[in-house]
Amino acid sequence: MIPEPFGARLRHAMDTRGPLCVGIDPHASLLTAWGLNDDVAGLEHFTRTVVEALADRVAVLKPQSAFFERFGSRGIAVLEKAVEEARAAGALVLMDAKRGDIGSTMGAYAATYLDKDSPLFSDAVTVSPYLGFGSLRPALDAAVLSGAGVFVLALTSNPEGAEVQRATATDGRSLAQLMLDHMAAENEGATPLGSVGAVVGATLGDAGVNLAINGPLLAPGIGAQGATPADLPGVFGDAVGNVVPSVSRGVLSRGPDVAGLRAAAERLTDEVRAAVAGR
Ligand SMILES: O=C(O)c1cc(=O)[nH]c(=O)n1[C@@H]1O[C@H](COP(=O)(O)O)[C@@H](O)[C@H]1O
Repeated sequence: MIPEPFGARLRHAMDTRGPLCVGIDPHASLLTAWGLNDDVAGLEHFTRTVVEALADRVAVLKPQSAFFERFGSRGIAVLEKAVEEARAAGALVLMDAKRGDIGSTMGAYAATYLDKDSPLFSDAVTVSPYLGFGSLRPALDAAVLSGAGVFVLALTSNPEGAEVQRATATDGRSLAQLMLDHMAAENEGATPLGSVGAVVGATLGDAGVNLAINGPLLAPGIGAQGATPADLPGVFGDAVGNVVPSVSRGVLSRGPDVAGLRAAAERLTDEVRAAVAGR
């Protein structure tokens, strides 16, 4: 039995819960700001609070693996629990791991995040295509089998990304456009939305690429990196309806109280809806 594709599940979640993705990024500075110690106990308390506050109401929660890996196996144990609890509460979990390796190794990463029986099985995972889009094939295949999604880096929100992503391939396309065109091919014919998404920073101004990939567009950079929901139409144009705006510090800094986290997510969702409707 082929499970419901991620793209369809995401489209439904965006339509019913709003398009917002909230990142779970337990920075040491955020643990301290919440009055927690920078240790596994603090990590666990922080993570459980965010899941409790938001997993039943935002479309996507995006744990940043690095902040859990920082504590070794005990940090990963916290991450495993968070994924399980967030999914049980109805949120889609996008594991932000930005994995990329040669195909045979990529197969192990695919098993880690995209095989149903893995302890870190997630609804989707971020990957880097900069070892060649074809190196992602094991992850793309695993995602189809398990009804999961893959978000591929295209134009990242950091200023340093341009020197690589805006470089031109032999046929004159930017590397970012080359990757976006590969993603569009993967999503060909999918309805209502493909399961291969792109990551395009909301900080970029006019992205200057064709974003019609028939897939979701994860848009980090709102809040701490200086972008706002009002920037979305200018960056994404006609594709703005497929945008999953992603905010981590901008919401997490409103903790540790659950009401503060919920109010921040609600406000951002309202601002995004207004920006998208107003274009
Ligand atoms: O893949 C990502 O989520 C990502 C892509 C990108 O281009 N820029 C970017 O900031 N991110 C992630 O988004 C999170 C930062 O979100 P803020 O705290 O809202 O700035 C971190 O986990 C980053 O790794």
